[in-house]
Amino acid sequence: MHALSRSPLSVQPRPVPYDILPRIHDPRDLDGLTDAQLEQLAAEIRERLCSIVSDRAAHFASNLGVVELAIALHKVFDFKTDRLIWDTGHQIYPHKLLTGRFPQFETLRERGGLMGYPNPEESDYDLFVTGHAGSSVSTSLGLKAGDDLVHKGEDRKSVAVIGDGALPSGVVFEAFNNAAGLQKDLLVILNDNEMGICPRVGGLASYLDSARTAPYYDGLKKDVAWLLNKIPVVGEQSTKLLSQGKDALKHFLHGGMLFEELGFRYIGPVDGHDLKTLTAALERVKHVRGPVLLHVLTEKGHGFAPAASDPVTFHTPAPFQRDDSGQEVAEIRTSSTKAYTNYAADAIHAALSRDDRVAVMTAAMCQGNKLEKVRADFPDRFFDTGICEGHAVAFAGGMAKAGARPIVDIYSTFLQRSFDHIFQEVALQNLPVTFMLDRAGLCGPDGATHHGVFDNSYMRVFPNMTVMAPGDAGEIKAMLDFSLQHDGPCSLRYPKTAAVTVDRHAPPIEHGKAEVYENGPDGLLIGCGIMFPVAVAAAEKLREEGLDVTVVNPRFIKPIDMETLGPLMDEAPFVITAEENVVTGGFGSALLEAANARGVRTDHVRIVALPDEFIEHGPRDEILADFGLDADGLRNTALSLADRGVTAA
Ligand SMILES: Cc1ncc(C[n+]2csc(CCOP(=O)(O)OP(=O)(O)O)c2C)c(N)n1
Ligand SMILES: CC(=O)[C@@H](O)[C@H](O)COP(=O)(O)O
Ligand SMILES: [Mg+2]
Repeated sequence: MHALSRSPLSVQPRPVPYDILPRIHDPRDLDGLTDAQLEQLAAEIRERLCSIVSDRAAHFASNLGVVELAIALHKVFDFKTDRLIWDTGHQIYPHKLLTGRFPQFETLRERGGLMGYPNPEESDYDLFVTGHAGSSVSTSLGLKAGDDLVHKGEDRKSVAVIGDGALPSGVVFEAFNNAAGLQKDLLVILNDNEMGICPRVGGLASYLDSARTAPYYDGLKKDVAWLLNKIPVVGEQSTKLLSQGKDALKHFLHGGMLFEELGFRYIGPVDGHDLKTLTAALERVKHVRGPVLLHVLTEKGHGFAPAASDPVTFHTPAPFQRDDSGQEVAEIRTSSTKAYTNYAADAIHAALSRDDRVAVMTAAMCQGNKLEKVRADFPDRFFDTGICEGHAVAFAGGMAKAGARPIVDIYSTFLQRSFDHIFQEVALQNLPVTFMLDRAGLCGPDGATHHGVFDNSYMRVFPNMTVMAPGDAGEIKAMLDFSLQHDGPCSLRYPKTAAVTVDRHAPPIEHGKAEVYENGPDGLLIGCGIMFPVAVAAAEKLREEGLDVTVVNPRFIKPIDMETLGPLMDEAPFVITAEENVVTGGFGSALLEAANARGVRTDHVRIVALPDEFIEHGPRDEILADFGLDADGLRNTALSLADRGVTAA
């Protein structure tokens, strides 16, 4: 039920008044349209994007920017057999609208509805479920190599569309290197909108800044005469350049030299909002042999002025209303509730204020990590690596070796990219790097690619690592401060939701020490991390049923406090562990391993966790409740283990 599933959609679409868009059931329906109709179609797609985000949070500015590109691609190629990968996949909405999903679009990012990312279960035009950046060039190259093996003689095209934010990911250059070596026919379209979620950073950003303004260059035209005609200088300078050779001349003439030197033919830059130009450029590269990079300039938020002028806010805006002109934002409904991420950012700010050895790194998620104030106040100790999580971790290892105290602030799901660097550059060296895993747990409408539900399992496998889960908002700062004075790597995790504080006198954080919140003889509830307040609420419900249970906030997933937990487990009639992580290898597993090693009884332990499945998108609270990870669910599990039968909550 919770695996990614092809319809039936459980949410009914609402009809909306459009003219051309409803008639596009398949990209081939574009074939009969005039230029004017295609322009009209682009406007209708933009209207549809504007209306969908007025009632739900969804990726917006990136999608507004690729409307013409999506139309041109589907016009020129036939992706029934040709291959198309949108890097990351957050800009997939126009593609969805052009590939038969207009009728279901109202269900986007709702539970049971369309995913906000590519999903092969929805359409044969989506090849991979993605949401993580940077892998498009590799998979497109793999598709081409696979097609050459399996579909011999068919000459299927393979196209990757990659943003300038995703471009610096190391894996992209691994793929470039491989593609040039293989000399496969591969079209990489660089969608350059001068932005990631935040403004792009680093050396490649500066390179692209100059490439944008360079004159148009066509790497398919190799004759020097053509190049000479493009020379914007005369006389001595051009003679000098010519005497230095063809490469010096080309470098002067165009911005794509880097890609040409990597073995790609470079064409561009071209205007990504001019449908005719784009279509002509794609027609031109369609039959070219070998790897080609087409540099397309777009504007993030194009066509909706507020989004174009503030693409950071409008990357995934909260629902908002347009005014009568259809352009201005009348209201953005933002939440005033403090999220766990705010507590984390405040704790990081305080740590940097206190100790000038402390530094923080984010991998292109300054806004999501709410680190803007840290960036402004500590520019020398704030590092945005771009979408380069592996590098960020190895970089932190280097800083720690030099005596600094780096904090790696990365979403749980994206830190998966760094697994080997956590192992080699941090854990193996026993270096004091602190990992703050934001968005740990279910991520709601982003779905399977973004749920951070594996880190309790993957962080605890390495020796030397201390793995923590704050039981409430207050423990984020306490654990960060503990970690910064601990001699070795530490991690702590917190979810994407409003913060909860459990009112109590919490004991200080001590390495490997759990907190016993309350004692009762009738059972033991161990609520790991965010499940601690849920266990407290469940215990309250159980009291109404006449059961007094012990509630523990374990704080540490590694090392596990068996000194405290062992005797409690031996005495309790039943034990429930609860965690917002997959059941495989998480806190519950760790407890069973530790209990087994110590000869502590385990036959009465029930692990309540997320299943060993990929979980679809949907409201976090609903999905947690489905898996018994809410107060009623824990109460019911306890009642059934206590042999009391479950009554309606
Ligand atoms: C591995 C990974 N890290 C971080 C992210 C979060 N993220 C999603 S989109 C994005 C910016 C992408 O910029 P770009 O590729 O230029 O696309 P644009 O939105 O500008 O079209 C980031 C950082 C991600 N999806 N995957
Ligand atoms: C595409 C992508 O990965 C991000 O845009 C992601 O959706 C951000 O999630 P948050 O809204 O939780 O920061
Ligand atoms: Mg971009």
